[in-house]
Amino acid sequence: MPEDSSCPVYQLLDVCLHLNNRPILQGLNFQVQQGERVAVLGPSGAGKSSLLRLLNGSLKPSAGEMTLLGQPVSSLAPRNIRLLQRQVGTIYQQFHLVSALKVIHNVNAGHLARWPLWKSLLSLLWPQSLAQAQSVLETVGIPEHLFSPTAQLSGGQQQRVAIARLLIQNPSIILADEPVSSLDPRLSQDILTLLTDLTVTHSRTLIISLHDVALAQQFCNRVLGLRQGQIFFDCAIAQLTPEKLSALYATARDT
Ligand SMILES: Nc1ncnc2c1ncn2[C@@H]1O[C@H](COP(=O)(O)OP(=O)(O)OP(=O)(O)O)[C@@H](O)[C@H]1O
Repeated sequence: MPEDSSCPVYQLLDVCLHLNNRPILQGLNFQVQQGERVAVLGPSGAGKSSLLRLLNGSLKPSAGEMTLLGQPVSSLAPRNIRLLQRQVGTIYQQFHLVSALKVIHNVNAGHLARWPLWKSLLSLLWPQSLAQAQSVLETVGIPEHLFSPTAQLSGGQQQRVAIARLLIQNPSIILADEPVSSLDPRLSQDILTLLTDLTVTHSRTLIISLHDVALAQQFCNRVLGLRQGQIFFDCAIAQLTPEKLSALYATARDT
């Protein structure tokens, strides 16, 4: 599928999302350009995870128009959506790894969208692409764990495995849904440093939901404030003021 490097990575025009007949996201209008690092902030239930699921194609807009790499998501055939989705890699707070498998298999899961079924099955018995898996584990700092049982790794190490899987997929867009919420402050710094390095060195785009405003200020250059399913503000990180933050997190009682 041709990609136009001059077009925005995402363009949302009046996008709404309904789930089970409930409005979850409403009237979203924004663009994201290649190479931006966008933090999504907002109170619990504001719709941050739903927005990321919309952006990775797991959910479709109920109304409005969303383009991904210049392609209109709503009107694409399922096969073309799957091709486009390969450009989007997502990591999660809970890592989404198969803990019963060894690290190599979780890393190789990054190949699944491209490998034929026979190769995926064969790899469970005789792991394929060992050198590539070893190389990405070196990049994320845990080369010694290629054959470790995933369940025996710490939370920080499991998030590194999830990032290694992402590197195998080699997406141009990285979405991260509260990727450090279950990690201690030092590990959070390490993981976000790794993620932003991988974003910057390969001109990838990063969109990351966070609860920690200081981390957003340290690692991102733009911030979307989401409140009750709507964009409350959209600004450069340097323009994020205490007043904007207080209003974003104000409870109904405060307003
Ligand atoms: N499948 C669903 N059906 C109906 N409502 C849903 C569904 N999934 C999420 N919601 C609702 O959508 C709203 C937004 O949820 P979402 O998880 O996107 O918020 P969030 O900002 O990521 O919250 P948190 O910070 O607590 O993770 C919530 O009110 C939630 O209950």
